[in-house]
Amino acid sequence: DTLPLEHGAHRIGNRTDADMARWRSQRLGQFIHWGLYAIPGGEWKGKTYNGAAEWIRSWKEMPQQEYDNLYKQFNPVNYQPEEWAQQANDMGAKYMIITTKHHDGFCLWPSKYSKYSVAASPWKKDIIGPMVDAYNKKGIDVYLYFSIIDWNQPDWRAALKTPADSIAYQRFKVFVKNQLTELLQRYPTVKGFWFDGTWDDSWKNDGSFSDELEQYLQRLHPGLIIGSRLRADEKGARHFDSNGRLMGDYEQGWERKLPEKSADVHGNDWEGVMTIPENQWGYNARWAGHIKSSNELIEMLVKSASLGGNFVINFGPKSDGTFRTEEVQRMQEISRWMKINGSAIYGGTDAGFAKQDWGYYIRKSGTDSVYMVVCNVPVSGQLRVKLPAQTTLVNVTSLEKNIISGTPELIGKNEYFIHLDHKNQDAPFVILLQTSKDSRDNSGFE
Ligand SMILES: C[C@@H]1N[C@@H](c2cn(-c3ccccc3)nn2)[C@H](O)[C@@H]1O
Repeated sequence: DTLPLEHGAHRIGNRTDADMARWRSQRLGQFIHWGLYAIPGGEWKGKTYNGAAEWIRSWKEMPQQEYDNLYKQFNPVNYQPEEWAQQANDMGAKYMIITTKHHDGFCLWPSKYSKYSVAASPWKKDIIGPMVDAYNKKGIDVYLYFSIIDWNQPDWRAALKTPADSIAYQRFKVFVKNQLTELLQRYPTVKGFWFDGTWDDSWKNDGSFSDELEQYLQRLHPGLIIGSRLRADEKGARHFDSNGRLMGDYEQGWERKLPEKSADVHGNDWEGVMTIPENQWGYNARWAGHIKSSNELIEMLVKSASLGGNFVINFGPKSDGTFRTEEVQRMQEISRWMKINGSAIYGGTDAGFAKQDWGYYIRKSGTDSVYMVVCNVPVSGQLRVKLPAQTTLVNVTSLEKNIISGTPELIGKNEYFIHLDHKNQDAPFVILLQTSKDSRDNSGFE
């Protein structure tokens, strides 16, 4: 039996409206973390910060006043939002998430409610507006990342310990609501918010405010898409309310990690966000540790689509507004792959087929078309395909030439081998299965 919750999930099951269907079909997104943290880029006075570059303000070697004064140096002379949008469009991203304000509180738009913005910097101009326009012009939807944590706001509190804290935090919540209203008024074409920094007690213990805020934003901008990270219920539960029901429009907890299997996502819409290095969102001059290859990122994108979720790759532009070589390389390599194989990704979802070692199945939503994305070619050269009962294999083709040899071999009840051409592949490749549901339990290939 369920607890009577006033500020828990207000909807059971996924949204069925057109805005959510659009988000669900897009599958590949671009995250951009850009702000003052790109100026130090993970280093300060000859010392290297080992944490995430956008957290350098919290490093003991970084005098906070010196970090806060970095706004006096924000002047991205090479910022070309049209070029950013072009390369994102080439990569095949259908939506983009931009940090309007990260935890440091620096606003990339000239906010009426905070002096700590681009308006006070040498750049002076709005960064967000031209970016939204450039991306929308390429047909790419824009979502606004907004951090509730705001280290620059004197009224922000991680926890409310005294009555004075509560009075200050009350003012802070008004400030948050004002800034979000301002962002929607300035950028009415945005499709949603991507909230972050909602794990502190001050926020977690105020479920009613987060609930009212979400409903306020939805009234202001019907159709807005907001993930599960904004809300807490009245018992402090986050993402899933105290009855285990997902709050918000999709599960937003998959940060630098992905679900393994269908059971991990419970049929909910979800999104995974991923850094190319191990844990750097903002620009870091020295990328240490493992840097994901394009094939690794492609496999994560494919895995996400096969599990009915979106995959967002993060980029951290430099303080001058350009992208580092490794990031440009990955956008170009992913672009080449998506131009050939994007049809397997866009509109893709969980096929409901038994997982095989060679890779992932992706169903074109609402159809009998099931894509096989092969990431691990078996030494046998035979791809095992086990169809669900009452499913017939009607046709098998590959998206590129010379992948399959001969016709599929029936090896058992609803089970086939698809034989591969012994051509060595250097990237995942795609085979399209046309299936049909039928009462007879036999196959199209005798
Ligand atoms: C999307 C990513 N979320 C921000 C983040 C993550 N975390 C964090 C905090 C505690 C544990 C694990 C992760 N803190 N801030 C990162 O700075 C980036 O913006």
